[in-house]
Amino acid sequence: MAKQANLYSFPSVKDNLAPALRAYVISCQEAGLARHGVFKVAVSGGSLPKTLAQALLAPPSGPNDEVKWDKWEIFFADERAVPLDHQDSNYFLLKQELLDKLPAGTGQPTVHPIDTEYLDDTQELADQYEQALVRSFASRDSVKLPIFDLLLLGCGPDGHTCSLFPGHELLRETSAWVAPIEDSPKPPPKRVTLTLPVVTHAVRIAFVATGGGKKEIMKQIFEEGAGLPCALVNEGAGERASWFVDNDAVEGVSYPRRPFSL
Ligand SMILES: O=C1O[C@H](COP(=O)(O)O)[C@@H](O)[C@H](O)[C@H]1O
Repeated sequence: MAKQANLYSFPSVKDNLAPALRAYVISCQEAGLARHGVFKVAVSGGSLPKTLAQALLAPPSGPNDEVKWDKWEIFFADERAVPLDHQDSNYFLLKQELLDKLPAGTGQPTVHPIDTEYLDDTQELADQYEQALVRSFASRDSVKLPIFDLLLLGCGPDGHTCSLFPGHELLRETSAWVAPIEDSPKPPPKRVTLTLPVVTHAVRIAFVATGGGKKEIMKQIFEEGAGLPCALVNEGAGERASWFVDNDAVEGVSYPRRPFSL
């Protein structure tokens, strides 16, 4: 039987989840660097950047605990069609929570925001972002899908991830790497998102979900599946998907937790 997604649950975000997430990200970083000399990662917005900052801005505990920022290439798993300094922008959020707080003297990551010249045309916005992936991952002709070293994803209270929403036709997209959405049920309505095949083909996928507000949807994802976007990622990625959650988010959820180890 195919191995299933890993569920790691921790009593405290700051004291347990964040250090484990850091260790996981660094191990993915080292694997990416060994593979191709860079670390290609895509990140979500929402509550994720804050937890990510807790994990990655902590001082290193030793020589094997270094975040090699200058080797990171950061893409966005989804983005809202708004200017980069807008409160709704996932780029703005990541910048505020993490990028602006990198310690002085640290090498800077290469960050790939959307091209805001195309905000009025979400199809073009998505196509342009796909072209950024093509440039980074080599041509679309030679690469069937971009394979990220790591995706760092959130899970909305309705089971959405990236801007892939429950029941939406975008879940059936098989060709595009990046797709537009103009009717997101969560505002703002206009966005672009990585598609499901790109998400499920990443080398590693880490979901972060915290707080009691997520427990009902976590039950549905892990006990029923029910075609929810997060469950589809679990099904497609199997053991390559790992969930970093606090105990509140999975209270009462029947699914085997694993002790965290690399
Ligand atoms: O709209 C979005 O929501 C999801 C989930 O957000 P959260 O606050 O519940 O963690 C997020 O992952 C996505 O990037 C964002 O655009």
